[in-house]
Amino acid sequence: MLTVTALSKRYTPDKPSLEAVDLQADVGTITAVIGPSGAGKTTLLRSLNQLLKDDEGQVCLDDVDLRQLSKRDLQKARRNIGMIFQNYNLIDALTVLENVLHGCLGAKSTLAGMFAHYTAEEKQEALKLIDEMGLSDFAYTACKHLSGGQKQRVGIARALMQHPKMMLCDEPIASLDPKSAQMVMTILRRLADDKGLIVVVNLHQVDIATEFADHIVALNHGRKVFDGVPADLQAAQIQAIYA
Ligand SMILES: Nc1ncnc2c1ncn2[C@@H]1O[C@H](COP(=O)(O)OP(=O)(O)OP(=O)(O)O)[C@@H](O)[C@H]1O
Repeated sequence: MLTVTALSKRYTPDKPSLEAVDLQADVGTITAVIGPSGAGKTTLLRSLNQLLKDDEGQVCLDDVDLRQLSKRDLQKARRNIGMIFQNYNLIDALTVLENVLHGCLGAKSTLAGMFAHYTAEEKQEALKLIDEMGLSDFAYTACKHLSGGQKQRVGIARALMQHPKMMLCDEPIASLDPKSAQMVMTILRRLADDKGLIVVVNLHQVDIATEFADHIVALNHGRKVFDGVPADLQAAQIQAIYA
């Protein structure tokens, strides 16, 4: 379980970008974070992975407060957290298989990582994940030849190579056409349902959030202004969130 308590972040002293945000996310669920541009969605996601410093509050994954860990222990704990991004963060010149294998670099020694030495088991696992993402025909294709939706599925497979407990997805469908967006969200739903992952996803599309999420958190000016199930999010509240 993910438990966030009183999480706050200021990039500049006079303006909070997150203010005392609480949230809980269970295993096997999708939490969608919505809100207008500048509301603090990316700041929240990056704080969950402790990529931002100088924040306040608690971020507990299975009762371990990530904010209290030493640098070394945080590095280890981060292996439990996969991330996917709006711009995919792939190496375009490398093949799908090579990009997916990069997902296990965090667990390797610096030397093995430098020489990109992967075991037969790791290659087999990467190929299985590529197959699960419907990309077997592209395993040896350079990522630069893929569509946005295909690239995002490579990003998901790469994150799964870490065997994460939680996936943080920062606007993963913002650059995709509606069909690819549905496909990516369906995959995230499957990861929650079948693999029991905690999925936290920043979204601009309220309709997609209500279709796929178990739980919606809305932010505005860094404050939580809604926290509940999709059925409780009424039109008037949506208007207020985006006002
Ligand atoms: N590195 C930074 N330095 C200073 N201020 C920042 C920085 N990053 C974000 N902010 C500010 O923090 C607030 C929240 O930004 P954030 O990117 O988290 O919002 P968001 O909801 O993800 O927006 P969007 O939907 O446009 O991506 C904004 O006012 C933004 O200007």
